[in-house]
Amino acid sequence: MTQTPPNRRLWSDVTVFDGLATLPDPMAVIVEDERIARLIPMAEFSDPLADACRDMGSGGVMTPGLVDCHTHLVFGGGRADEFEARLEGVSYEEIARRGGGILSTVKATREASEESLFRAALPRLEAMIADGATTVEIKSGYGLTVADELKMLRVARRLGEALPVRVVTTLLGAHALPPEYRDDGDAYIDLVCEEMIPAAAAEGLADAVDVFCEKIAFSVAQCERVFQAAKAHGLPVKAHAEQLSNLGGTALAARHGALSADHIEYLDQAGIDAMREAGSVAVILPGAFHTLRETQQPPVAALRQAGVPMAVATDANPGSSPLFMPTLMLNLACTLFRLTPSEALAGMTAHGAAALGLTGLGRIQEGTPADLCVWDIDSPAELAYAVQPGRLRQRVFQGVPSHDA
Ligand SMILES: N=CN[C@@H](CCC(=O)O)C(=O)O
Ligand SMILES: [Zn+2]
Repeated sequence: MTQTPPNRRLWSDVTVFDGLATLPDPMAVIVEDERIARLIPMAEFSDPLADACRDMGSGGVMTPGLVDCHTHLVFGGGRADEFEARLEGVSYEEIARRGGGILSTVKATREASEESLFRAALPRLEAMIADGATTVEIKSGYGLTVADELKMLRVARRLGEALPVRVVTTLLGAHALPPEYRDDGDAYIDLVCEEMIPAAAAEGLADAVDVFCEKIAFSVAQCERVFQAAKAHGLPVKAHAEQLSNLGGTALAARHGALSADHIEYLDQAGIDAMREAGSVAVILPGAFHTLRETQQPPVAALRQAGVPMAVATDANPGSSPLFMPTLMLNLACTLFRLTPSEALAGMTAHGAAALGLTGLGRIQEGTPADLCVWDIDSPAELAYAVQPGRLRQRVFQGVPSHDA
């Protein structure tokens, strides 16, 4: 009897959501090493093919591994007190103006050692993995000194080495104005451009550079300087933009070829047109919208009409979105923003990967990386319909199933 190669695995009779749409027929999926080798409709599948594979089971729904393209998973402390203050009517912006909000997490993150940040972030990332994430972006932005931003990015890299998940890192030095620069935002931007970005680039710690373009953060002109510095160091850019007001940060980001503009509740048609021309991804973050009890909806219908790809992410962070469950975002994207379940799922697979510049990831196609989830459900829409942990039967990262058969 011939020995089945252990690196060739077969899932049969699965309903496949390929990252953009659900395939019409039940499929056989063969993974060889780290890649998807064959996708065959069951009607065309033959026994000899099955005999050459390890049987990984049949039935269920297969999706690409979930891609959470916007998180702030590494942070010190917590902000439950602000949650309570907001329930009593104090706004997110008011808390920020009083020196709380992001800056209260900055204080706790600066005080924390690299080791304690790592230990605190580990269970957050484990929770995301247990919910189907195979790629997670992690931003800095709570350090706001060169040393503390690099410390956060090092923790993010370490998390990716410690757990079976692809971690993509983003330098978000221009997240908030630290207290020591309170009266001189431009001087802080000098630090970001002249020291932080070069240091992160030199150490290979950042895969992209992000900014927060908002009245309570940085102006369009300041963000532009950050983008120019990022470009000079060969790093792609993205932006938190149009979250609380319409400053034009998205159009600026698009002019700089941004991978994505994120939040975008206040985005206007000019911004949408700029994104379409630049090929930027619109990252919608229903967790922050929900937590901050916002009322301004992102322009989903206009983005759809313009053909701008929409990604969906958790924005997991201690303030505006203390929600560490990617599948919950599928539900919220539908209930709050009226995405279809298929759009929401594409937003956390193919389009989430595009928002990170990872072409080919987040798809189930012959030749793409084998990052997969098999769910105990009957149709992909059920993932967005019910918020129900425990449905992930199998998670495959780089061809290796979490519970190898
Ligand atoms: N909008 C700016 N930054 C984060 C919030 C971080 C925080 O409140 O700590 C966000 O994406 O929502
Ligand atoms: Zn964010």
